[in-house]
Amino acid sequence: MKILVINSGSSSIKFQLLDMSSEQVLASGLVERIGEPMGTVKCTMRPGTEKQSALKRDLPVADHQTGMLLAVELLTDKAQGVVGSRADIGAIGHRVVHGGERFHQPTVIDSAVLAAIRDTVPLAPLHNPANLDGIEVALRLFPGVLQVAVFDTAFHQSIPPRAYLYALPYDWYEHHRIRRYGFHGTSHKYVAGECARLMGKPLARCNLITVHLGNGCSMTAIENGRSIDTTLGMTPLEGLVMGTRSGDIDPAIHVFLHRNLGLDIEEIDRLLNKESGLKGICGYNDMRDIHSAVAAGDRRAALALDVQTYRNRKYIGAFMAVLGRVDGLVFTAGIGENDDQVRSRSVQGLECFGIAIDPERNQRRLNEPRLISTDTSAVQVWVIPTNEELAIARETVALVNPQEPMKET
Ligand SMILES: Nc1ncnc2c1ncn2[C@@H]1O[C@H](COP(=O)(O)OP(=O)(O)O)[C@@H](O)[C@H]1O
Ligand SMILES: CC(=O)OP(=O)(O)O
Ligand SMILES: [Mg+2]
Repeated sequence: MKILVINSGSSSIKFQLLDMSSEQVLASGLVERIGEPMGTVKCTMRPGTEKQSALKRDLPVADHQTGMLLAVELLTDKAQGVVGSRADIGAIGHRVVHGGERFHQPTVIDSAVLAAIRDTVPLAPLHNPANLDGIEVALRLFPGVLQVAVFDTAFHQSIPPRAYLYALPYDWYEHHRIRRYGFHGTSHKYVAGECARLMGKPLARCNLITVHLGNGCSMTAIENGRSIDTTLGMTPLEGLVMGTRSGDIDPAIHVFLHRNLGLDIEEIDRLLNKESGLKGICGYNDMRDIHSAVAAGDRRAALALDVQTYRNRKYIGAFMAVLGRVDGLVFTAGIGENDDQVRSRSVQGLECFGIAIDPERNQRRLNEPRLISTDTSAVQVWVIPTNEELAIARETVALVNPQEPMKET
């Protein structure tokens, strides 16, 4: 069965088409700059094979519906396309960032589910409206095709109250559901499963710390295979230092900015989400640019790197205290998979806690899971490429064919 996976953002749609009989990626693409005067649609067909080819169109993409239609046009392209028509797509899996407290599992989308996702918009105003746009367009374009929502928050629904409750008036939780939800759950769950498999131990008996460092960054404490704490909070703003998001700050800074600088709440929200994090400190949000700047003597870039890796180390220590025994520490996502310096600095000085990485193993550049700790490190340290699309496709297939047990990773 062919599964289309859609990750719809505010100005972009990432998509992948997978053949789930072999778990092969048939096509992987991106629609960018939706709603701007000029946009792009690009798609790589049969990536990683001898038959790999690419299609790209630069043209205005007015809205998500246009974007999705253009994506389908490339997928069904007469010369290079990977499917004959829309009818060849068996089911669609959607990434949905916020599932609130209601969704503990991937869920088949119907009108009630759509309404419940709409109810969570106040909790994720930057992400969920775009996810909903993607779902609504796909429902219109693919009538009768089963569509599944896979939630970033679902894996974290096992977090106990002591870790999800903020020390705020309790009725804010009761009446407004203000609490930690956590995100990137599909990624944390996927790499945890891979790590357990590689360590040769059932996931249900593994204690892990998974560190997802991409544009958004988060860390999860996993006890016996279940998430028991994570750094992102009610929204994807808390915790680690991200590309443009602040992570932890003193909440009184909001009040200071309002009273002393006259900023209104919309502006503060924008600044903390889009102009803070690595970008706020040094002007660059891409870690590759930061390394180039450091090499050229840019002290702010060096400081940004220092602040981010210090925060990582602080949370690794905190989650070791939370878990007691840790079997594996996993780095994943764009920075976690590629950046040996960030990895080594994030565990620097933690040898006394049983974490020791081997510099030569750490520096190897391979796009595959690999152990980077020394043979005597009490905690195994792994680099494991995440694959949220494959995880979403697997969850979707499991709901389409509930009788077939899902392939465990
Ligand atoms: N070779 C690399 N070295 C260091 N950082 C990298 C490298 N490649 C990608 N990155 C970082 O990964 C980030 C994107 O991570 P990714 O997981 O793809 O993000 P997202 O899925 O959230 O868009 C980039 O902003 C960049 O900082
Ligand atoms: C929820 C979140 O932070 O997602 P992303 O990293 O894709 O922005
Ligand atoms: Mg990502």
